[in-house]
Amino acid sequence: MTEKTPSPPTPAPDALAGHTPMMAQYLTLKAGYPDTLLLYRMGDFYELFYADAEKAARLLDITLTQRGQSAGQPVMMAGVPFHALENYLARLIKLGESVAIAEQVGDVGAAKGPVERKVVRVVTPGTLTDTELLHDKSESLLLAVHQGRRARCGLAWLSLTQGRVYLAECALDALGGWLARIAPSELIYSAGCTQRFEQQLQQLRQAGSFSCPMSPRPDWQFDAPLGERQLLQHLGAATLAAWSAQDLPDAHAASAALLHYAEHTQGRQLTHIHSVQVQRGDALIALPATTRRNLELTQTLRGEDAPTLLSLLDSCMTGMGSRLLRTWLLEPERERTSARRRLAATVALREGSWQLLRGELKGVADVERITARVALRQVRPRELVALGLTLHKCQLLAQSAGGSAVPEAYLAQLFDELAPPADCTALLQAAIAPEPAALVRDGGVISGGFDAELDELRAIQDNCDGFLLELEAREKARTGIPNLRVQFNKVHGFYIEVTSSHVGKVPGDYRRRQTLKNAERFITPELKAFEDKALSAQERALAREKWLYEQLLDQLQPHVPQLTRVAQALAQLDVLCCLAERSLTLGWCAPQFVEQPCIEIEAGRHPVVEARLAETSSGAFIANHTHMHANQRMQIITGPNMGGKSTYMRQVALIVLLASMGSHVPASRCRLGPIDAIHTRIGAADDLANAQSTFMLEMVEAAQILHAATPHSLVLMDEIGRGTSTFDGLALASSIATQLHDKTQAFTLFATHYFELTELPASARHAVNLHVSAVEDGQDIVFLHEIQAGPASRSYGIQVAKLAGMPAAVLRHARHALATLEERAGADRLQVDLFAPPPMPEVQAASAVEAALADINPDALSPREALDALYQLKRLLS
Ligand SMILES: Nc1ncnc2c1ncn2[C@@H]1O[C@H](COP(=O)(O)OP(=O)(O)OP(=O)(O)O)[C@@H](O)[C@H]1O
Repeated sequence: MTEKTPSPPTPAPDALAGHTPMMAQYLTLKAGYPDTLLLYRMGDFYELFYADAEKAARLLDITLTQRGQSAGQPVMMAGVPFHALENYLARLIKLGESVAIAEQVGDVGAAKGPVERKVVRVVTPGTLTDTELLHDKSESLLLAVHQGRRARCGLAWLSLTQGRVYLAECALDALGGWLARIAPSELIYSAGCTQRFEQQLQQLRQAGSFSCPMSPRPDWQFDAPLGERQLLQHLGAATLAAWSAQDLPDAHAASAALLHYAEHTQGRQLTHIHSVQVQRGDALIALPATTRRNLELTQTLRGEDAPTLLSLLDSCMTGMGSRLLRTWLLEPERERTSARRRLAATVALREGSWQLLRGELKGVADVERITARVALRQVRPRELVALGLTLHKCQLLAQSAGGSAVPEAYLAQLFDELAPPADCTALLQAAIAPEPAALVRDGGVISGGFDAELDELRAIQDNCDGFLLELEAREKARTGIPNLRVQFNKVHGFYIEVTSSHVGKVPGDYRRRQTLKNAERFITPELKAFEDKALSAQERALAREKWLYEQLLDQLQPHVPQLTRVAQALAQLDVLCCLAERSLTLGWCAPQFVEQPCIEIEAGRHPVVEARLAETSSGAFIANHTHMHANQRMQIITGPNMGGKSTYMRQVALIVLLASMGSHVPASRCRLGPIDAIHTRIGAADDLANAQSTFMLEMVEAAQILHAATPHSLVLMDEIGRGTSTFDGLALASSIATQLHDKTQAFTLFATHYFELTELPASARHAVNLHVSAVEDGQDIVFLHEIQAGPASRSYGIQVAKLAGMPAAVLRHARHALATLEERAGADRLQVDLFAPPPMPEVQAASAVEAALADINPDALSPREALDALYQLKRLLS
């Protein structure tokens, strides 16, 4: 960026006094990265010193040593071999650490004192770009949060490998939801924020809204006008209006810090950021963190990656596709335009070329990440080879346009966007050798025939072998030594080896280079001259390759925006093919979107439970219908434990979510009205870390739902009230159900073991009773998993306990106790109307002080009268 930023801190000169020149250099570099582990290159190792060394030794289980002294103090150090750097980096990043890497940049021996070193890159959890360190199927996001005025927050986030900045502003109390959805890998905030704000962030982290490391950044970096200017520069535009990104000062402030930090870690400008997207809370279907967890969208309740909805859904052929699929799943839009578009494209693919296309997509390179690495000039030769091959494939795909005569509109657009930048493919294929070395510094990266000078330098090296053979033959003849050999090694260079028995025949122009046990090694003036030529050719060829590689990166820079578009088109095609494949393989139907409020599902199934049943051959999944509309908004669901209540409720939510993202759904028919949120209160997980009891958590979550839900929301309430005594629980459950029915009017699925709640539909006209069916077989129970009209007749808890292997004596005791309890309950049954409205709160008579206060009209009082009135109020109070 062209903006001026303060230079990094340098240590006070006296802080370096007495240190060795190398430690002084180290400490100067370290001053710029006080909170980051600094890896300092020394020969074949990266070394850490002092506190960094102690920390790294602990985290990485490497040896902590002490070497020499500097400024009168022993120097603690720990190191990792340079070739194993990526491995150690991955471990540190996983532990949430940030690492700065200082390389030798000066010529060894060129100047007095230590070789010049510079921090060339900073690796932090949110700014990863290395393929080895990134997860293939999820993004690594950096998020900046700015504390705005009037309890507002600005958010800006980006994945460095995507080249797009996201902006949002939200109320402080909505921040937790945003953080949970964005799921950053690293969070930065202003060191100048209030203590309370910082505490709130910490609390949100403890509560599980996010789990990444968070660190303060200097307050001056959160500068709204600077952020706006930087965004304009990236977009090459004069106004942010086209992106609806103007008038968001808090988000602009966050973006200034975000970009500053991201550039700081990469040590260069982020030239590949060409797009901005504003996210508005009310544009997306709200999926609070509890919903994502309870529905096991991307993680199971145990924190595993499978089986989840995403793991079932993701049959993408590329990492780009998997990452986009996750976004589509977690960010469904209320407006159904995108969902409709995706559905139409999926339908077209199902009928056409999805199989062919997926075949083509198999093995395509991660164009998105490679492009970002081109822009950041970190790309490796083999990535460029893969990019070239993929672009060639894209070209062919774009020309074929998916093989259909009249492609569907969205697909047609994607095929257009697949066309790679002109000449880019040819350039890559001409420039890079088909099987290059892993790193440019190893040479052998640029293709032969691409550059005449390089070819010439390589020819000198190639002729080497011929020359050496010829020299060997000549020297054998000249000296009469039959086993004389001309050889090369990296340490001693070229030499002529003569065994000890023939040393006496060595001519006078032979100079001894090395003595071995049974042989001597020599050099001659001719061989020395050849060595100089060969070695310098090798060095020059390497330098030429490095230069050519840099030139190639320069040539690729202008193509970055178009390459990003190609990557996005590939990702979208991959997801659409994946959705087509899944819908066919799993027998899903296309949902229909309607404007009137409703959730109508014929033969709906829970996709993950169904897949698990199929996997374990545990019988077929029983499909169930759901009919909810303006006049039937609440289902009270009763039935035995293990009967399938939770499964049914979750399947409705999953079908609604799948439809909203534009996927087919596990049902035979589905009509869906507008939906603005999916709220869930399911299960009971103690949050001991936050000292919240099961019941407290249950009530907190229920309260949040009552505040947030609207008539367009879907609410799942599973066994609310069971965390406390029966009467308290029943009373709360009935009042929560009444509120949801009468006031909130959300589409509500309410599963309960309180039979008393089945009386609600008698007075609540938008509620119905449903139950999961089961049949008794003697003392056993058989679950039918069918949802049927009406309330359940009983709960079968003891039969389920028997299935669970409860000892027979306990079951006998329980049956006896149950019979007694039921007898007594029948005798004492109180006629309580749980759903009668409560009496109005009593209105208390006003106190004398309040009455006197009410009589005072401050505008009509003189100062003297006001003082008298105050005295009188005091008297009344006493
Ligand atoms: N429709 C269905 N078809 C086939 N199997 C089902 C169906 N629904 C549920 N199951 C099976 O029954 C098990 C229990 O279901 P679920 O947890 O939904 O019961 P529940 O009524 O909510 O029980 P509890 O009241 O104890 O929470 C599931 O794990 C699944 O294996």
